[in-house]
Amino acid sequence: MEISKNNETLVTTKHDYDRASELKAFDETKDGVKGLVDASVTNIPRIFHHKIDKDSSSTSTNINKLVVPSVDLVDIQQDPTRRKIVVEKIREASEKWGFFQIVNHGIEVSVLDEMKNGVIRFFEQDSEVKRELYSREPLRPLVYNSNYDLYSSPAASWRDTFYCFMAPKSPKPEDLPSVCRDIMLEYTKQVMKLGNVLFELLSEALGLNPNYLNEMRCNEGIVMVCHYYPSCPEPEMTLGATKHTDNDFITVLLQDHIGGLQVLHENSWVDVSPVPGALVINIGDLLQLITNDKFKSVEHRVVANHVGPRVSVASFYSTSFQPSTRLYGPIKELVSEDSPPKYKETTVQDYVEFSMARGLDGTSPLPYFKIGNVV
Ligand SMILES: O=C(O)CCC(=O)C(=O)O
Ligand SMILES: [Fe+2]
Repeated sequence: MEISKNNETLVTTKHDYDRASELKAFDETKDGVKGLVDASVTNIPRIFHHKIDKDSSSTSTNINKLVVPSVDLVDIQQDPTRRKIVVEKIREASEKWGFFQIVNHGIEVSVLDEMKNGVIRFFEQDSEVKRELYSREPLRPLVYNSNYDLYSSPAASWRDTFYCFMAPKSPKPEDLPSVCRDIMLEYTKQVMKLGNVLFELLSEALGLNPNYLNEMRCNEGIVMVCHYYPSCPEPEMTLGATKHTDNDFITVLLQDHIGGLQVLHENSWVDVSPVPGALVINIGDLLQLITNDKFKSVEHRVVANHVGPRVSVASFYSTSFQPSTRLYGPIKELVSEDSPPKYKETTVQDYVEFSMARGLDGTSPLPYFKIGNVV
């Protein structure tokens, strides 16, 4: 039996098998989901069985063929008229979708390709080498495992992950995986440059001085989270990632051509379809908090696939692992008598630790930070 916290109510999930032992046995292989696929399983173990919400599990519910907004960043530094158009598009997307894709963002396709290849090299290297790195200690410079919330989530997801803290403190090169070290450093450099531009545009979209969010140091920290979603023999029984919101300021996501990422929009799941050369940007909980709900951190998930592996690289703008006493609350320019602050101030670390302790149970921790709520 397992107890998971879902909003204010405790939901009890009963299993007619010894789930704890099966989770432990899977974890102890240190081979992740990829290990199961390498062993040619044809039925997925029951620890991966999800109760999938049938009403919203399929994109076929998206009958209007809604498309996640796409923003072309070409010429925004030279052409003020174009910049204005782009800022307006970003404002609308951040308010209504919490997601948008960007093209002409300045990172070359060869760098994006090499980053994805680097992730594939990591996961497809010798399992002995990977086993050495497998751990559940969240503050190691490199953490590799399957399902960070394996023991607390209602069902395991069909993916393996590694992550590294790339900024503000540069990692020691020897702490990064040798098979993708160089590209991780190069890609981070470029994502950080892009991050400065994005936070300028987001500041402008909020009607603030372009430097506002960068001066608040939203751009300072990056956790690079690299996911590997192996091909799944029974994709309809599980998910690649359960419904969640991101606990950061923004996420810059590089996905490959396979697809599977979906965003919840007006009660239906909408595919974030892969666009060659594009990056997906999504608003995280902390940006929703400091914008006093003007920008939305929206739930998303990844469906499992049978044509993978699929890889993605999520660069989380967060300083969660560099303890700082800096407090983040609703931006004073965005609150007024008519629109009073909705959230308490929090450090990034407190927010993220609270969120991680809850796991990906599908509900956002943001309501717990509302004024009047006791955390
Ligand atoms: O792999 C993806 O497309 C999404 C990953 C994601 O949502 C996350 O890392 O928070
Ligand atoms: Fe996410």
